[in-house]
Amino acid sequence: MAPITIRSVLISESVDPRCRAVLEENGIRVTERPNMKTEELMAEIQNYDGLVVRSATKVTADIINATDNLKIIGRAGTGVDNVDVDAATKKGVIVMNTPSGNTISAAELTCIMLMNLSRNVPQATMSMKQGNWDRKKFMGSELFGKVLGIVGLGRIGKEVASRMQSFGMKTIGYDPITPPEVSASWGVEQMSLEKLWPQCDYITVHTPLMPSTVGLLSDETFALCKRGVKVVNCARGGIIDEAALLRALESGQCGGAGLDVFVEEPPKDRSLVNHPNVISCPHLGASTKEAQARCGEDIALQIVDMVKGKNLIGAVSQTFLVFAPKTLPK
Ligand SMILES: NC(=O)C1=CN([C@@H]2O[C@H](COP(=O)(O)OP(=O)(O)OC[C@H]3O[C@@H](n4cnc5c(N)ncnc54)[C@H](O)[C@@H]3O)[C@@H](O)[C@H]2O)C=CC1
Ligand SMILES: O=C(O)C(=O)COP(=O)(O)O
Repeated sequence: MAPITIRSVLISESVDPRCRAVLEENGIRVTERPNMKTEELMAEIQNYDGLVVRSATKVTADIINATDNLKIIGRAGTGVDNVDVDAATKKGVIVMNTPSGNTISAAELTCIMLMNLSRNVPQATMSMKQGNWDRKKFMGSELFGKVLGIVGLGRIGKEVASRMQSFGMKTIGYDPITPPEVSASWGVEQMSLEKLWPQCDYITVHTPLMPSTVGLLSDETFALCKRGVKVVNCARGGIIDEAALLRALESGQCGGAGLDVFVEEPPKDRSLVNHPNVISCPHLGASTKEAQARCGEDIALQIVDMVKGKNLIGAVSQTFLVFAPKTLPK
């Protein structure tokens, strides 16, 4: 791959200090300016060859087209749905992410959500803090012997499966790309979604956000589920339709939800967050010291490799360039 010149990088969110350190060690000037408004970013971006973001910066076509200087957008994390990859590709701007740096953290948070949904620990904690001792209200159910449906059997889905199998859960799943014999080797039986929905006691989604995954769980699909099914979304807001989820929670068709992500972050409408059977986090899946250290360092090293003209696809394991979200390699 031909080397490209990157003299300056703007970091527009809170990224691990290793990112800045690695870039500066390699002679790249770094500016950190978190919490910029869109108009500020559009003006500021003119002065840089590279931009490093997490999930909060919306790198729209307007921002990409506001400058001819930008050569690279580095996503210190997995999902690139906050970057207009098509606009970047048209403009010849490289988009890269760090797809494995936060896998374990996101998988662990998913498992924590599943466990808390089974035993109501967050609700019981709140009740205790209010001075109560309510043992009856928080009767739970064992995970042992229950069926977990995993929609999206990529990096995170696989790690969730092995962890929940150790609790004695039966893991079934669906993925249009991961071959059934591959997921079977990790103990996940694949089947069509129509077959999967009615079998699950718990469902967790681990797909990217794309047109084909918006509303994977909807009024129609909730109706096919077991009454009282519990659902987790630590992937992206909108994969579980939020209005349909609220209706399912209110009718009892859904018995509980663990939500780390929302269509709008932070969500202005708090109906879901305030529902007694919902436990939630402010997009914390990747918010561990370990994940942030890996993602921050990885994205900086990838940018440096680019400057040195290394062919990233072959030279650095776990690294790839994103040119079109629908063709992400594993
Ligand atoms: N809450 C958080 O902080 C975090 C959230 N994420 C989200 O989790 C998503 C998944 O991450 P990874 O597992 O690392 O990605 P991955 O690319 O390894 O796996 C995604 C899987 O989804 C599958 N898929 C695509 N369309 C599907 C569909 N219609 N139905 C079922 N499966 C489908 C793909 O074939 C792939 O196997 C990311 O795209 C990101 O949005 C990732 C990290 C942290
Ligand atoms: O990596 C991802 O896809 C995430 O959702 C994590 O987002 P963050 O980097 O914590 O803003």
